[in-house]
Amino acid sequence: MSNYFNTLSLRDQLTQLGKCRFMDPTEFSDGVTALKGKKIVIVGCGAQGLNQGLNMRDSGLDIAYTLRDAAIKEKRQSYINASENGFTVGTYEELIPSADLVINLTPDKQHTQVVGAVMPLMKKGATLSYSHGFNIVEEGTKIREDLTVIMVAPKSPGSEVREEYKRGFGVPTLIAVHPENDPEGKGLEQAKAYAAATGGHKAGVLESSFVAEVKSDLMGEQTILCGLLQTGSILCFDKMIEKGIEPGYASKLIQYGWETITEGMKYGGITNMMDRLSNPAKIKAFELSEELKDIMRPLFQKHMDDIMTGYFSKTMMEDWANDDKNLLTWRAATGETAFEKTPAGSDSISEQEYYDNGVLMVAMVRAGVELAFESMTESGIIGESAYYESLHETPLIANTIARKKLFEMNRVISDTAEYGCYLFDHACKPLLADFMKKVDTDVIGKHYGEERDNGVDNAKLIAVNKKLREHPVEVVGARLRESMTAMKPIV
Ligand SMILES: NC(=O)C1=CN([C@@H]2O[C@H](COP(=O)(O)OP(=O)(O)OC[C@H]3O[C@@H](n4cnc5c(N)ncnc54)[C@H](OP(=O)(O)O)[C@@H]3O)[C@@H](O)[C@H]2O)C=CC1
Ligand SMILES: CC(=O)[C@](C)(O)C(=O)O
Ligand SMILES: [Mg+2]
Ligand SMILES: [Mg+2]
Repeated sequence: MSNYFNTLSLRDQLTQLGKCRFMDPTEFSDGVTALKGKKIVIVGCGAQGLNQGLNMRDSGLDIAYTLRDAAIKEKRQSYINASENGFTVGTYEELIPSADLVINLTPDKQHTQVVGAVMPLMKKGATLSYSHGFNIVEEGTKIREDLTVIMVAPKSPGSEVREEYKRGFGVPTLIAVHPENDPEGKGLEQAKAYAAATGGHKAGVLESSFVAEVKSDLMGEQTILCGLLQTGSILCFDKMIEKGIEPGYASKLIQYGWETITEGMKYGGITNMMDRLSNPAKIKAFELSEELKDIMRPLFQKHMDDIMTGYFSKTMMEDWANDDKNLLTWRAATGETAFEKTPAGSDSISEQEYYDNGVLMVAMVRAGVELAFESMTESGIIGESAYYESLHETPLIANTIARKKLFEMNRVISDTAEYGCYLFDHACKPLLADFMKKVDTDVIGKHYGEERDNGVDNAKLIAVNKKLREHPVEVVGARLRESMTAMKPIV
């Protein structure tokens, strides 16, 4: 097998990268009908598997789980996840042959082996589904011609797929039908019904492609969503400790700060997040983020380039072949950081204080979201897709850090995302070393500008506001958020 994307002509690469149609909510008026009464079997019951299955069953679909023999025999966590939630659990041989839809929610590293095991058992004309395009695009796996291949990819960690559904909302979702596998022309209707069953249609669905999803998803997760939140957590915490801020306070400000400040962004874009600062703090955050953008832009572009050429996938698959040596080493090292090892203190921190005392964190979020959006759209990914993958998903990832710091984030996201997060973190920390030397507690840990009045230069404030509001991520975001009528507050 070889990288499918690299076998395409530039014309076809651009066509598939550019496939991105925002679907009108009325297109989901049939709800789950296309899958009602169908036998749906999910392979794997982990972060996505369990949470998608719970939503789909609550939406009225017939869901069962098939796990590898060892998981059943040893009653592993995945077996417990499925059985304790009342689902039927069976072996491949027991459940796959009668399945109309087989949903592969195993780790990307396992896809070739899993698909090789389940595909021979699938009945003629069944459908195989993924939630990430890696196996089809980066590995070039070929699927039996009579099978339909679809993708329903939540732009969210598995835990928040369920949490947003329980709030009566959902998470933005990309759906796709693999052009090489749609023999009966039923793929799109099934993908729509599947997306509706997870609640995705309430947040927004893009009719996309396997190529567009995988290239944007890898970029978002490696940079703004996981990489920069990890780097920012560690650098901001270490700076506060260096400057004498009480460790418990510093830990709490970061652990819950990302969730708080990005919740403001989820509702009203970067503009609203920045507007929550005082005028002097907003100008300071703007200046810091402009500097951060200049420093980090080459790194964001390198990640995008390495994803587009397949170089990232090649290096990650070398680690797969080496028993995940790097992934496991980097995971252990993250657990040893001072931020991870310092419990959040008991200080009460008001919602506004997270903004006032976290100006640097606000600056990092603005810089990261804009850079990720710019790097993606400059490389052929369409703005709506880049928005979901950068701005909207950042608060969903931040929710995981609020639960149990970087440990929880790296546990819930995919191993693929975790690997890319560490790559970015290892490169970004030294890149920001000189920048961080100039940072003091006025922008992280203490209330910015408390000691002076709120006066600012009007011309400068007008210019800052204009720059923030006119960024393309704000323009496309305002349009997409109009359809998020069921969005509920988390903080
Ligand atoms: N995590 C996330 O938030 C997101 C993930 N995705 C995609 O969803 C897919 C699933 O990812 P995720 O939910 O993180 O995966 P997890 O690692 O959380 O869960 C994987 C599941 O697969 C099982 N599994 C592992 N190895 C094998 C194997 N060789 N054969 C059969 N089953 C196996 C595991 O059970 P056991 O080991 O007990 O057998 C576990 O139940 C991936 O394609 C990922 O890219 C997409 C969006 C977000
Ligand atoms: C949660 C999600 O969307 C990620 C980061 O892409 C993943 O876990 O792969
Ligand atoms: Mg993702
Ligand atoms: Mg991913």
